[in-house]
Amino acid sequence: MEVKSRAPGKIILSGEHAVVHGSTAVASSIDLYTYVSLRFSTPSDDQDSLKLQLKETALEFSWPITRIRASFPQLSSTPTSCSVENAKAIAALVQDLNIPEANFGLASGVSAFLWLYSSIQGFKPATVLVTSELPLGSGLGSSASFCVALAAALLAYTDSVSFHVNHQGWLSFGEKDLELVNQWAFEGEKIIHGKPSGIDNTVSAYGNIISFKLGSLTHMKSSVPLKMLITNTKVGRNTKALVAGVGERMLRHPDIMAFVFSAVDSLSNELTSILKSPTPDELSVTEKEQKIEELMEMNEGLLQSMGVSHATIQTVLQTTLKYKLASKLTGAGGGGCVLTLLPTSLISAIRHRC
Ligand SMILES: Nc1ncnc2c1ncn2[C@@H]1O[C@H](COP(=O)(O)OP(=O)(O)O)[C@@H](O)[C@H]1O
Ligand SMILES: C[C@@](O)(CCOP(=O)(O)O)CC(=O)O
Ligand SMILES: [Mg+2]
Repeated sequence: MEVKSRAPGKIILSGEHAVVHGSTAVASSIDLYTYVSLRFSTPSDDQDSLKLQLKETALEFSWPITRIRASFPQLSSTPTSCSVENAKAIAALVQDLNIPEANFGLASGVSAFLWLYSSIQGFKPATVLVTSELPLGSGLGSSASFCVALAAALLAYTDSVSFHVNHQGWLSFGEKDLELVNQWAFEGEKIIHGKPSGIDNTVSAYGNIISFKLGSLTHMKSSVPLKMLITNTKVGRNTKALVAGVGERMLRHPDIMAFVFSAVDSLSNELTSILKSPTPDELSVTEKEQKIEELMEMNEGLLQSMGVSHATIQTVLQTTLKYKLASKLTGAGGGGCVLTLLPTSLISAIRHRC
């Protein structure tokens, strides 16, 4: 028997990094997914190992089940953070893989996999295939969608969860089970990010647009048809290091950074109310878009003061500004992706010309 799951990536419209320090942030899922296929071995497979296949990099990792069992003498089946001892055991299991240097960033994803698999499924031989439409390490939440899709596939084989068929024909988790998926995914994100806020796994698990603060989410339905251009600077970076860098700046300048985070909180709250308020006519869509553009510019300035911009991000900002378009980095920054709001008037003008 095989189970297949998928979970979307995301864009952060406002509040990245500050959300780690308790500010509100607003995020939306996007139509790019990570897919996980899980197949337990049958006696005829004669396989006594756990295999992880990563399609994009054509890498395959394998561990004898006896080795995994010996590495984790005691595991809890409820969402639990990886202890220092278990982290050491995982590091040893990952070290032996000799991951090629060019793909070394995958080590944290493989570690999260080992933690989620062993905790949720224990010591059963299986093959897990992961495919992703998301660029890894680019600010579009590949780490969270990987953890959510993985947790969903692993939990689907347990007795405690129930499903319904959603409008796209996928089996969908009920609210309580989705919460369990989200909690496990958060534990995976902790291994990859160090100190995640939980916004990425939450928006990936629940979809649509959410506003998020201190671990709790508010679902939103935007009254503005937001169209965002996503530009990938293709400069690789690592969320864990960037989050740690902001934390260090916070320690060096606590008073200043508290003001910065508080400004981001107000900004995200303003964005939330703009997105939520009813839009009666075309003019108010334009007015709302102008306000959102201004908030994006202000958020970008605040992100620069957190030290997470990059020369390539600045180039995208200057390029889009030439066309009077507002942009901001999305996700952890330091490279990665930049969002540019494409106003309705521009989309209509392009459609008219075509
Ligand atoms: N499909 C995947 N397979 C294995 N690891 C993955 C996958 N997607 C994400 N990861 C892990 O997440 C890391 C990227 O996460 P991160 O630095 O948070 O950037 P982002 O979440 O913006 O893509 C990768 O280096 C890898 O360790
Ligand atoms: C920087 C941060 O706010 C978002 C990171 O997103 P990403 O991993 O760059 O897609 C960190 C977090 O909220 O956990
Ligand atoms: Mg991430």
